[in-house]
Amino acid sequence: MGKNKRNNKNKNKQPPPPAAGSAGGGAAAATATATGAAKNNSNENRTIPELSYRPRRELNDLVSKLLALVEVQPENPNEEWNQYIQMHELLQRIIVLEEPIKQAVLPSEDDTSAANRLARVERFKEWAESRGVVNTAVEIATIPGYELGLKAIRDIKAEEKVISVPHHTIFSMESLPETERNLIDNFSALGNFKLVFALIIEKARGDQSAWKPYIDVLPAKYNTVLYYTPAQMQKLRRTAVCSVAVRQCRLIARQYATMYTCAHLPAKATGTEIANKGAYFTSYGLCYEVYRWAVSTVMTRQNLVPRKFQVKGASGEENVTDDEPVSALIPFWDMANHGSGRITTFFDSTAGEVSCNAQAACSAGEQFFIYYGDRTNTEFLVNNGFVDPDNRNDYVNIRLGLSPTDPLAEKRAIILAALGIERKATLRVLPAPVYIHGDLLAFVRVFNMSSEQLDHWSSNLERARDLQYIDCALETDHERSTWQYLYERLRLLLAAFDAPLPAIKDDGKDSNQDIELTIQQYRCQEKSILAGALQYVQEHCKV
Ligand SMILES: C[S@@+](CC[C@H](N)C(=O)[O-])C[C@H]1O[C@@H](n2cnc3c(N)ncnc32)[C@H](O)[C@@H]1O
Repeated sequence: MGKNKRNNKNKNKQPPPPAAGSAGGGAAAATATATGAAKNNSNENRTIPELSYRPRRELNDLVSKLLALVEVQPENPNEEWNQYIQMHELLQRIIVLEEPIKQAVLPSEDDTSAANRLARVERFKEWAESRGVVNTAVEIATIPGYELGLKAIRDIKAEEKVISVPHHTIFSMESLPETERNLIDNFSALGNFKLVFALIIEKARGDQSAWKPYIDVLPAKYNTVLYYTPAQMQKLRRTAVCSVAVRQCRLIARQYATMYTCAHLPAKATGTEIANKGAYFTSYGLCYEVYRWAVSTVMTRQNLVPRKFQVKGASGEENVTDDEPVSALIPFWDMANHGSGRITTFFDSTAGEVSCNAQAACSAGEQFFIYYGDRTNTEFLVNNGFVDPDNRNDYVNIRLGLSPTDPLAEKRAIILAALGIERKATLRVLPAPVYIHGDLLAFVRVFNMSSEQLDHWSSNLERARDLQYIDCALETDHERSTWQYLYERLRLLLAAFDAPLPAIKDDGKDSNQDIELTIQQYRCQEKSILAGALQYVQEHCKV
């Protein structure tokens, strides 16, 4: 979940959201049979069904099309959108064909609805306590709008230690037996994806998994963008989050298609990891549904902890810690929802546990929140599946670029480079009181310079920093064209919000309702930031 951002060796820190890392293939060929018979995987306890010839052939065809599609880098938002729609259609057909495999690994949605998850909490609590989780102040409960969460069972004081989870009860790839760990370690994937693979292996182990009581209380479905329908995504079109969300969907589809290719179409795979990825895919019942579930579990719940922690002997010898952080799931603690505040969870290397203190006093019966870290609402929506309406760290990214046909582009690029700004840059529109980030102001000022003005500013690049400040002395015409440009740009961005969304019925908290609400909240926050900035810019246009 990336709830912690501090870069302190004894503190958890926020990991980057899952990113590319396992695309590519391998030299050796994985074998895939298509006999229609069920095959016992290496977990012995679970049987991953093998698809018969026809559905397998159809799947091979669909996944080949999917891979060819998502390997194309779209050149503009329209292309990106069309690719997303085609990708979604292919994935829907793939999901249907893979249903028997999915059923063997992932229970149906109903099975892990909030009520059913809650029914498993007693077993989970016993399991957690037996593994050293300490909690005397909160209980897991269903909370409208949050699914499950933590509620105070007594008054809690600010700063009081509320939950501790020992290192051995934290799930990471280090929790797997050596052979499986090695299988994953050989992937050129980022740490959070290694955790995804570890979770799939453990999930496929079913009843034999030592982590089953924990895995059983995880949601079966998430509100991450991987679960959005095109109609839902459509409501985000032309907002700043749309492209980020669509890129995330494309990345995950590409990783899935790459692994599928290694397993079932090895002749088409390239790279150095074909055998491992292929074996992994066929042995642990990987299919798109299972992959997006595991990715979403990790995206919404992960944190970083030291890779190893061990107390040597009982006679008080030194603790052994390995500070190299590893992506991990922290049972029980990860039932806490996000509320504004500050990070109060850290890894206590003396006790060898994740320790969570109350960020504020909390009365009995109230929800106990933790702070997930400084993120924008775009990041919350894409990585965590919700939006924080009270987010103090929110801003809206806008993309600006120098035109390759601009004869002065090179001169402009030199000044921008002196400011550390790329030719194609993602720049911030901020809420009050700043509104326009210094880099955005500087970019637009450079963008609006004449040839003479560019020569003037290039002659003393050390002074270029002044362009980031609102009171930088510039010629009146130049200043006017800068603010006018910003005004037009913001007006255009706000036009995306003109068409009102149909009101949503608040008749319960099913997953779609949550997604619809998140979309509305996101739009509302982005619009409010842009509208505030527009008003501010308008004032400057008058000057
Ligand atoms: C670490 S889990 C917390 C427990 C989770 N509610 C559950 O039922 O398992 C993070 C997820 O909880 C939900 N969540 C957390 N904080 C939230 C908030 N402030 N508003 C809405 N949903 C939130 C989101 O679905 C998020 O992906």
